[in-house]
Amino acid sequence: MTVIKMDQLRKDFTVRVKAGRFRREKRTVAAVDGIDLSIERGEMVGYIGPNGAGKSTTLKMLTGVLTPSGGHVSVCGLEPVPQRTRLALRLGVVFGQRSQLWWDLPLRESFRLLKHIYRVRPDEHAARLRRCVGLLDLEAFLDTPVRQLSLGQRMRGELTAALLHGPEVLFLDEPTIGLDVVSKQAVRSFLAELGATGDVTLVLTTHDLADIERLCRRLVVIDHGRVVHDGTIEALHTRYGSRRRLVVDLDAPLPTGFTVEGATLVSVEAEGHRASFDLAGDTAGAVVGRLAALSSLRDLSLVEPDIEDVVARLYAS
Ligand SMILES: Nc1ncnc2c1ncn2[C@@H]1O[C@H](COP(=O)(O)OP(=O)(O)OP(=O)(O)O)[C@@H](O)[C@H]1O
Repeated sequence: MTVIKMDQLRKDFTVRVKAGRFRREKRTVAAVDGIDLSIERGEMVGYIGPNGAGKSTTLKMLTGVLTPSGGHVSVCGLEPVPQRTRLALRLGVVFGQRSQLWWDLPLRESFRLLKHIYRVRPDEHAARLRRCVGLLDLEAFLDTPVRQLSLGQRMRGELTAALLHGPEVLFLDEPTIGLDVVSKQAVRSFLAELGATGDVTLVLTTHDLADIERLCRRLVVIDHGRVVHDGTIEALHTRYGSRRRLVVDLDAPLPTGFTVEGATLVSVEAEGHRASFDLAGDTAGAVVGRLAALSSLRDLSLVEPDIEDVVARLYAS
């Protein structure tokens, strides 16, 4: 079932730019420039792009904060701007830079207020809260005023707040920004668990590509307001010919002229005792087999292609 649908969605902003010493000119910026996208129920989609690509503008149109300049958008079968109130009951939103919690109230009180605002059944609210408190380890600071929470603690509170009314779609904008490694892991595991249920559709915007790698099978990359990639991370690697790298440590220097079909020797270090190969397809076994036959292999490591590299190449192209 399609949960999010965008047809030729666009958003233009009119900005005033300097044109000479005293003159200012109006110019139109196409922040979102004709996006077509369908997202199915239960999908976990990474929505990424360089600064200014149009990610936040898209999320704002999906959540009914901004009116599109053209095209069409529907979320849960509703039009976000005119049906914003109805849609709010079915959406959860976490914007890393903004809070939906009450600053002066203990976390527990914020959650209680949200129960009333969204008119959640007490038993459902209690069950969801129990689950979030357990998975996100919130118990120790439920009675702490939000203003006294660390960023990581607050973010875990934000996630809980976004989920207490049982939304069908969760929009996350930079949910791990500024978090330490432990908090990042906690948030990622929590989201992975949530995604695994298949009930919640998740759209995640982030500059931390490890979030995407951990959570999203589908990656949508936008640039200048347009979709430049829609597919898996593996498809992106294939598109850019990313290779796995095999690094071997040898007892004796690598023999001159050592070749294996499909493996490209990229460096030799430590006086020939360490060699690195870029691999096409499943050639690691062949390289390792040849080196083992020479009784030379001491250690090895296989490095998967780096998502940062491939995305940087996409942004630069
Ligand atoms: N209210 C606005 N008025 C004028 N221009 C705007 C406005 N909001 C966004 N823009 C412009 O629209 C383009 C897209 O901005 P947007 O915030 O959607 O990008 P983004 O992909 O979220 O970037 P970032 O990763 O830096 O948060 C940018 O060129 C930005 O300057």
